[in-house]
Amino acid sequence: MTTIPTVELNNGVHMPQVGFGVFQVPEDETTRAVTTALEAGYRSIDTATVYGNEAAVGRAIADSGLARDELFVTTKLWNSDQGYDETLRGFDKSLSELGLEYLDLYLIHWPVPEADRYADTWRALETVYDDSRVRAIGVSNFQPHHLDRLARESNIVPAVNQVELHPYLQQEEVRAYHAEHGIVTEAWSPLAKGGDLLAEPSVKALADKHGRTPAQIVLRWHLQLGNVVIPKSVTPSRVKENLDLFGFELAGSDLAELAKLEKGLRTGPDPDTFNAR
Ligand SMILES: NC(=O)C1=CN([C@@H]2O[C@H](COP(=O)(O)OP(=O)(O)OC[C@H]3O[C@@H](n4cnc5c(N)ncnc54)[C@H](OP(=O)(O)O)[C@@H]3O)[C@@H](O)[C@H]2O)C=CC1
Ligand SMILES: O=C(O)C(=O)[C@@H](O)[C@H](O)C(=O)CO
Repeated sequence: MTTIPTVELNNGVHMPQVGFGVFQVPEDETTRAVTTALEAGYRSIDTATVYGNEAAVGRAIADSGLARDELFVTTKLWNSDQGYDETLRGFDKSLSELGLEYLDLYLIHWPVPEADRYADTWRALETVYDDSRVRAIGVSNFQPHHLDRLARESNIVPAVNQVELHPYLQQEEVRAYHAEHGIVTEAWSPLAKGGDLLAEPSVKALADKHGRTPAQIVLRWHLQLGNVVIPKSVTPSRVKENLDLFGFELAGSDLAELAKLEKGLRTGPDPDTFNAR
């Protein structure tokens, strides 16, 4: 079985560098997909309240027979549940859906600037952390200016910021902020949703050079940058492929080729204007 490297978070907790994402996996397919991932060797699962599949993730975990401390489970508070009291309730609901006693990582899903409640929401995450109901707390889709505000108004530095990141959107400024403040960068849509990026001539050329697939080249690029990745797939062969990243290394010149793909392309919403609730 593959040994997955971990990154150390700012509170000493270790998080697997490769996890399995379940966005847009329908509830009735999620248990099977997560079971496939756990059998392939994944130990970290990324879900969210808004995905509507926390209970199905929980069933796969319960059925796996794996010890709880072998797993790393992340979920995220949805935008409509922001606010101190609402967050405490949202956290309880997620734990109950997942059928777990504690979470490994709990994230604020989006800053939602219009609501202006993310600082209060963060204080509720600090409360559940202080109560030892979650091993680490973090955010998602926060820009440096959102993180600056948390730093001014709260006590705990987020352990993780989960942001859209792939060779088309390399997030240099966000990654530099994270490096300076000890925040782990977690890349969502690490394959840019598996579309054009995997057909890029330079990605295909590197795949040929290393005898790997385009997806493995992109995921390996992330790992060498120090990112945590959470690729999603409901295709069992791809689930395995996306974890088979440790028998090769990209050269500096390979990384430089991939860096040329930057084009500021978001496949998802812009955190400064996304206010859905
Ligand atoms: N915090 C946030 O706001 C967000 C978080 N996320 C998280 O990030 C995770 C991953 O992001 P996601 O948007 O799903 O996108 P990904 O970049 O992981 O791409 C998933 C797509 O790529 C395809 N794919 C997967 N592996 C391969 C492969 N080896 N070769 C070719 N195609 C492949 C999948 O197809 P198929 O399944 O058919 O195999 C699917 O269509 C999500 O599941 C979620 O957990 C995502 C969006 C926003
Ligand atoms: O997948 C997620 O985690 C998201 O937050 C996104 O799906 C987001 O809600 C979106 O893309 C809405 O259009």
